[in-house]
Amino acid sequence: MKEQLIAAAIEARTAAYVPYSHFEVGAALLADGKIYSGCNIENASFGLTNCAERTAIFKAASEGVRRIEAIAVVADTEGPVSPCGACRQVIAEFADENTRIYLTNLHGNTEEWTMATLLPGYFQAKDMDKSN
Ligand SMILES: O=c1ccn([C@H]2C[C@H](O)[C@@H](CO)O2)c(=O)[nH]1
Ligand SMILES: [Zn+2]
Repeated sequence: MKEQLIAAAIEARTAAYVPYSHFEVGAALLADGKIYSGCNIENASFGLTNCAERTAIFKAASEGVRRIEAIAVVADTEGPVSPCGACRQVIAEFADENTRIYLTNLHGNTEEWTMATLLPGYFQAKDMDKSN
């Protein structure tokens, strides 16, 4: 499944809309037995850019997915791609401690992460409690 997810991320990356950065990213996740993939989509108003990870996650969430089993992210980087902070937080929303996070590149340098290492102390629902 790991290789299948990475292959799906590489395929999704080919649709990246990146006229400004020319930095193509692909992501694919496994949830509820299905693969959802996405690419980064830039905008002339740069801040409106959507990263590949969030494209894939929002596609999945909009179809009812609430837990990600595994997610792969790929870019043409020297080492494994490093997701931005916003995506790390968005992954956290639908991940748990068993979610496998594969960060890789086109050369096959793959690292396996978990949420605990990807974004320690990420904001979560319980942080909204007033009694802690
Ligand atoms: O993990 C990442 C990091 C960056 N980007 C995109 C955003 C923008 O289109 C381009 C350069 O930041 O890469 C992603 O899609 N995912
Ligand atoms: Zn991002």
